[in-house]
Amino acid sequence: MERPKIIAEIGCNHKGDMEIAKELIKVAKIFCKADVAKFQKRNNRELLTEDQYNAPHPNPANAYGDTYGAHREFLEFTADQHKELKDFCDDLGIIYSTSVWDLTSAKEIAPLNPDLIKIPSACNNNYEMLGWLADNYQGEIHVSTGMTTKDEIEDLVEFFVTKGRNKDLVVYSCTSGYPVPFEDVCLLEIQTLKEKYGEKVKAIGFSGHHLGIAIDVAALTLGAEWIERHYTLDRTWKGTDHSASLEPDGLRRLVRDLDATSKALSYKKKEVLDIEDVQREKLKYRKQEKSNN
Ligand SMILES: C=C(OP(=O)(O)O)C(=O)O
Repeated sequence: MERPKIIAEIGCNHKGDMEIAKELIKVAKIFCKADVAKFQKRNNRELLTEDQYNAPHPNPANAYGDTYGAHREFLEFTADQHKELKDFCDDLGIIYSTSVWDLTSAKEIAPLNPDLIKIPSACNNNYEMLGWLADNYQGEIHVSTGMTTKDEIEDLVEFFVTKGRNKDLVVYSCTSGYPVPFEDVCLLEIQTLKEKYGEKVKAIGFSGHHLGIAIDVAALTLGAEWIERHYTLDRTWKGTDHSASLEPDGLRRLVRDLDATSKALSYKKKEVLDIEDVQREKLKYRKQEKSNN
């Protein structure tokens, strides 16, 4: 089977620095062989209430600003910077994408014509933004379903059916937590999404926030065609997402293991494969002929 597409979720792990962002893209493509380098785009004045914007950052050890708003602004790239990152990805031959967290961000990113735009779990109920994207953006829309009820997922898929855009929709199974303990990953939800919506939408994906790379292989066998994992250059860097991210060697091994598993997930094309012929000749039990002499 075809290997799932692997999204290196850079998110805000660039620490607000374009050079680090480009290094992350380069390593994701050249060393890890990921398919997509993904960012996040927010308009913080639109997304946050005045009180949230001005509140002291709840996690001072990881703060890039005194208030939550200042912290978020520090980590934000402008639309022009996203265009520069997309051009950089295009030149390297890796797909650029970003999640959009509000309508303004959607309107800024859609004109860059990325192959896909992601809707984070936190915003999959922003129907004004979803409607605008469905009507104005022609690429694939990938929607994550962490912290979302089954009824809300049903409404979401039906919304895209109504818009005639369900065949451009990829729905991700996700548990929103950083990191997510294994018992809360609930991988079988991939199968549930596949059974319920597999025929209606373009594909089912998995957005993982767990540690390690063991269970992504299981996600593949359950039918995930897109796998997204947080990724950083150094898990000890300042910021909330780094410690729940893969470093380059982890992402490289993830791609390698998903590649190997995808190749292995098939039936035998012949009852005895060519590779087995020599062994069959050499090792297969043969009843000894008894000589009469
Ligand atoms: C937070 C995001 O996604 P998820 O909900 O899949 O974690 C995102 O893509 O920005």
